[in-house]
Amino acid sequence: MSYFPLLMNIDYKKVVIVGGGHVARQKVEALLQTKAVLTIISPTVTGKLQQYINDGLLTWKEKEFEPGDLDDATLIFAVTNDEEVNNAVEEATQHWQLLSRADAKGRVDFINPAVVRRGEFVVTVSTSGASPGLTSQVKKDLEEQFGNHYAEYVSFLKEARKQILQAFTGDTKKQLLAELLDPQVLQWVEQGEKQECEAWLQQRIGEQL
Ligand SMILES: C[C@@]1(CC(=O)O)C2=NC(=C\c3[nH]c(c(CCC(=O)O)c3CC(=O)O)Cc3[nH]c(c(CC(=O)O)c3CCC(=O)O)/C=C3\N/C(=C\2)[C@@H](CCC(=O)O)[C@]3(C)CC(=O)O)/[C@H]1CCC(=O)O
Ligand SMILES: NC(=O)c1ccc[n+]([C@@H]2O[C@H](COP(=O)([O-])OP(=O)(O)OC[C@H]3O[C@@H](n4cnc5c(N)ncnc54)[C@H](O)[C@@H]3O)[C@@H](O)[C@H]2O)c1
Repeated sequence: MSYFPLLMNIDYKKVVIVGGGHVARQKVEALLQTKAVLTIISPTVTGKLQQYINDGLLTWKEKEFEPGDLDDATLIFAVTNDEEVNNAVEEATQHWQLLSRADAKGRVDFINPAVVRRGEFVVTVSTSGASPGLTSQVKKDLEEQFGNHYAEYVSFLKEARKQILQAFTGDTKKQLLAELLDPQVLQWVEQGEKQECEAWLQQRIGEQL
């Protein structure tokens, strides 16, 4: 299967998760990084999910799945341990709604990649469903390769890029944007020397003005 990868804005959209086990917890933790409005449909939930519910982060309907539970949902996760229930969720899903089945059976509108998040820096991995175990392993490598300092690094790049776009056009703009990716900048961030980055940026901008 050749999937189309994308990063979706699902803020304020309704997302329904059918099932409250470990896989539901995994999906919820990924979804909690957004401002989507989450509802779990399940007779039981794990301890961690119960905590999120107590903290008011999502709504729990403590019941077995019924088709009406999907009303107005943009994304639907069928993550129960019962294939018949997942089939019923699939049957109740309208053509305009997007369905993910944790058992990878039947209709598959999307699958979930592993995600490494460092602020606005996001790396995703998938094997298109071939080997979730490999996906998980590669994610661990990426977590090491892209440490927490990438959040600050990308935040600096964003601000610097904004300044460059405001002040320059054409070749100068292109040249400065390319220079911004000098590995020295990343090294300064990693070493906690953010002021060096700022000074370097202001000097480079000053030289071109
Ligand atoms: C990435 C991640 C994100 C997430 O869960 O959101 C994710 N699976 C993760 C881990 C993982 N899942 C499984 C293992 C055990 C090892 C193994 O089986 O290989 C491990 C490893 C572990 O836990 O370390 C078992 C498993 N997974 C699926 C099935 C059904 C089937 O294949 O038939 C079964 C068998 C169930 C059974 O035994 O019956 C199906 C899917 N799992 C996917 C995603 C989608 C394709 C991803 C891709 O393209 O690679 C897809 C198709 C659907 C979907 O769920 O979207 C998450 C890593 C999170 C992280 O590390 O942060
Ligand atoms: N995608 C993945 O990463 C991945 C990994 C492991 C397993 N799986 C698949 O996901 C399924 C779920 O795994 P799990 O570990 O979360 O299982 P689990 O047993 O921990 O949880 C299953 C949940 O489904 C709920 N449920 C059962 N019947 C229901 C109904 N009628 N209506 C609503 N909820 C109902 C249960 O109450 C429970 O909360 C597995 O059976 C497997 O097919 C996927």
